[in-house]
Amino acid sequence: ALMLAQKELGDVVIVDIPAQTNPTKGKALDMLEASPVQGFNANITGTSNYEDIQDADLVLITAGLPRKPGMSRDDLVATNEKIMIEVSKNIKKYAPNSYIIVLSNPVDAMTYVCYKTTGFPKNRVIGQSGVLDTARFNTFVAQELNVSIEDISGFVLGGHGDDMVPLVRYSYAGGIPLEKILPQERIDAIVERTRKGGGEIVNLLGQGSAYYAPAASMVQMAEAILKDKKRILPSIAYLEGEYGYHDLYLGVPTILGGNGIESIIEIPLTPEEKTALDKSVQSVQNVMTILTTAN
Ligand SMILES: NC(=O)c1ccc[n+]([C@@H]2O[C@H](COP(=O)([O-])OP(=O)(O)OC[C@H]3O[C@@H](n4cnc5c(N)ncnc54)[C@H](O)[C@@H]3O)[C@@H](O)[C@H]2O)c1
Ligand SMILES: O=C(O)C[C@H](O)C(=O)O
Repeated sequence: ALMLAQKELGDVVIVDIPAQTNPTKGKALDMLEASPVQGFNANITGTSNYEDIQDADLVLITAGLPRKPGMSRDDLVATNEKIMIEVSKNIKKYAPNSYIIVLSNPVDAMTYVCYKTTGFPKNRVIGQSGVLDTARFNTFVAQELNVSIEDISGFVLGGHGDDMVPLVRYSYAGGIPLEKILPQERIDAIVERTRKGGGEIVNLLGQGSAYYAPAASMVQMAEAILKDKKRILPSIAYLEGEYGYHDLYLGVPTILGGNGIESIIEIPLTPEEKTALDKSVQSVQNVMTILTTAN
């Protein structure tokens, strides 16, 4: 919420459950009181009343339990599906023309639940994983090479789980293919660390999961939509045949603009890359079988 306001992307309403009303109002007021110091013009309010999101342009869904050390994101599915259904129904009621970005885990499945519950068109229901996963990959590459993060451009495809597919062949440092400037075993280590990047933070924090990089990722996607930037960013998108998959939400490269997901970019994959993507899809589909929404 603070990052959205700092960028003046709009007025922000933070909604939480009634038990959290006062802390939510308190956090919102605290953030707002940073505005005179930092000089941003945006209102921030906290509420537990969904009427306050009336006709919002964009809704970011972060409601739901985070995992604890030792858990997988998929362990959250039953609890978070119920929360996602409740939240989605309220968005449908109060902000029927909004665009939605889902963060709650397991995010591929939760984006599907939101899509089915709202009945919104697929371009307006989007999930976040790839911006964050790519940011982690880029961070590790920049550290390894001891170069500026600005010159690293990675590429992560697939579900937001330990089987995600960092595509090294499409990753560059200063325009140079990564495979030309890093030994294979260092690349493999970075790929593995990226896949487990969420768990690394969960273990370090001991309680809750990552906040800052996920928030920055949501804000980048929000900005692309609100400013109609037509950015090429990875999004969790509804697939109807793209990459050979049907009726599934999955992380793929997209063009994000004023119309949400304006298109999905299909890139050629080697047989090995396709096998890795199939494995990631299988993990997402395993979680989908638990959903009441999908069955
Ligand atoms: N997709 C990603 O890349 C990514 C990254 C970070 C976190 N996450 C996921 O986002 C979710 C939130 O993480 P967090 O760290 O902010 O957790 P958190 O526990 O700090 O916040 C979750 C909030 O959801 C609220 N909530 C619970 N039930 C609700 C309901 N029925 N309606 C509205 N709000 C409700 C809680 O009161 C709480 O304030 C988790 O599922 C986490 O795994 C995903
Ligand atoms: O790992 C988690 O549980 C939270 C989130 O999905 C992340 O990648 O940081």
